[in-house]
Amino acid sequence: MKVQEILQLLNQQDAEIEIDKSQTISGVTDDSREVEDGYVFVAVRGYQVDGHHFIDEAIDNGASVVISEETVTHKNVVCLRTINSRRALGKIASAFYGYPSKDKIVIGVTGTNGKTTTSHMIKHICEQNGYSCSMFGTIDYVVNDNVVPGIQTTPSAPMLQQLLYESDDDVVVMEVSSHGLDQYRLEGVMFDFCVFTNLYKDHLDYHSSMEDYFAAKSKLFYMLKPQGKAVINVDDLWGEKLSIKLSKENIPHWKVGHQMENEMIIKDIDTDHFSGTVKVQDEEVTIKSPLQGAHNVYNSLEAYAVGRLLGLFSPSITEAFLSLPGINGRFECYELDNGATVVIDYAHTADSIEHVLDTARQQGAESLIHVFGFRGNRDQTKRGEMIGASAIRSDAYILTLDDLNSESYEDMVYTLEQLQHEYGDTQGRIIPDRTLAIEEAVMNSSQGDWIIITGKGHEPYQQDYHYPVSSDKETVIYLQNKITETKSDLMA
Ligand SMILES: CC(=O)N[C@H]1[C@@H](OP(=O)(O)OP(=O)(O)OC[C@H]2O[C@@H](n3ccc(=O)[nH]c3=O)[C@H](O)[C@@H]2O)O[C@H](CO)[C@@H](O)[C@@H]1O[C@H](C)C(=O)N[C@@H](C)C(=O)N[C@H](CCC(=O)O)C(=O)O
Ligand SMILES: Nc1ncnc2c1ncn2[C@@H]1O[C@H](COP(=O)(O)OP(=O)(O)OP(=O)(O)O)[C@@H](O)[C@H]1O
Repeated sequence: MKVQEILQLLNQQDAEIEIDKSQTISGVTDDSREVEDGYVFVAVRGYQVDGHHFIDEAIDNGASVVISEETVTHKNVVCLRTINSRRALGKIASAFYGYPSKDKIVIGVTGTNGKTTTSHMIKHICEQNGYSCSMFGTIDYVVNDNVVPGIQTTPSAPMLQQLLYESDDDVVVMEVSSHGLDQYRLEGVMFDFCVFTNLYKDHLDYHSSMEDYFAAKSKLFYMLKPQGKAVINVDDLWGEKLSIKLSKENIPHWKVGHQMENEMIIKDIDTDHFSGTVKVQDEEVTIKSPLQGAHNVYNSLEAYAVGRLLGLFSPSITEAFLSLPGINGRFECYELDNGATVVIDYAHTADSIEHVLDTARQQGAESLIHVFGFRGNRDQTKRGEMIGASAIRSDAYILTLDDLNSESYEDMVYTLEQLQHEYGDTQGRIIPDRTLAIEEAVMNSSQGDWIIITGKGHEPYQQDYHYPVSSDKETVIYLQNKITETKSDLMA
């Protein structure tokens, strides 16, 4: 990529610069610490710090072009001003890597809940039907069968474009977060198919209202390729709104839901067998969800719809579901020796807690014990409703710690006490240490009980707890072994 192209991208062809416009750019970043010789550095005004403060450092590290929202002049460096640095970063990154999304089948999945699950299902359907598939999401990024570590659901624009460029796979499926859309991390990505799962109260620490959150999510559906198509769950109120909006603008989409005018009409959801019967193009098909829960039936139906839009044969999609391995931290079940069942799940909104507890009840739970907490420094508006959802559906719940992030232990314990006082009831109590809270639930369980541990799912713990373990899964295994050892000591 040449400097000349950057001028064109930013509509600054006429900019008077003394530097050779034909010089080659060697990389693009918004982080001064990553800059090397010949890089473009884009100064972004952040939520923590202002990237404009690092322009000198970027130049010292070798930047030959600086893009900023302020006027900057520097000898020997091309300095260009833009009104939106984050957007410029996305544009330049996609051009730098040669617009890699245009030559692949790219599928984006957005919504509050179900992105990871639906993406895994789509990947599996593709692979079972002979397509190789990359996937970028909350659990990890998989490219050419290699796992690439990542910290965000939707990576930064330069990383996303680099991953797309490096992918030799036929299909790329990616989870698309509202933060990613709002921050232009997806600028320049062109999608073949986009999926909308649902919208619930979440991330209102970042978005000013549900309307604002919805507007950010909606942006994805304007990034379809000319022949592209969306799949929308119109049984969700916000999904219905989105469909109306897209219809007005002639953006093609398949509506999935119970209404007769939908392209995929849901005839029946069988909550006992976790299957959905739908009518598509005059054909009736029953799709069995590989994961428990009515919510996972919805995820399966949307993944099925994508399979159909990809042109796959219906039986080969339904068959693919049968071999889907579980998804880390999504309704992951363990049987304890005492006959109780433990479920580890990533639910962290009120609605997903409802889904998970309802599913356990439908599966025959005689007594439900729910263990959960709240992320420090994240959306506080959903916490009361999460306790309410648990109090209504569980027989007992234990409030405990989730990641503190930068909140202090004392502040979070105080918050738990206040929330329990305001929204809780007598079946709830507080055990701050997460491993001791799980132990309490396990030790008091017996045959027919279900212990539901939510919030962390696949993620490792951020802080140390009483027992030397680093995830909910490890805690459950540790406690099970401890019980077994105690029993054998008693028998010896
Ligand atoms: C709240 C939020 O979204 N923050 C994002 C934002 O960070 P920020 O604005 O706070 O960045 P900052 O630290 O102030 O730095 C500003 C600029 O200065 C630059 N800088 C900084 C220091 C330095 O020495 N040199 C330098 O150049 C930084 O590279 C940056 O460009 O811009 C950064 C660069 O693009 C993102 O990495 C960062 O995502 C953080 C890490 C994050 O995790 N955000 C979460 C909320 C998020 O995005 N989550 C969604 C999933 C949500 C869900 O559905 O659950 C996701 O897609 O992961
Ligand atoms: N379609 C759905 N509707 C409601 N809840 C769901 C749905 N699918 C999954 N869930 C719940 O949400 C949790 C997270 O699911 P998943 O990881 O698939 O969603 P996500 O959108 O990727 O979440 P995140 O953005 O937090 O990574 C699950 O563990 C489950 O409790």
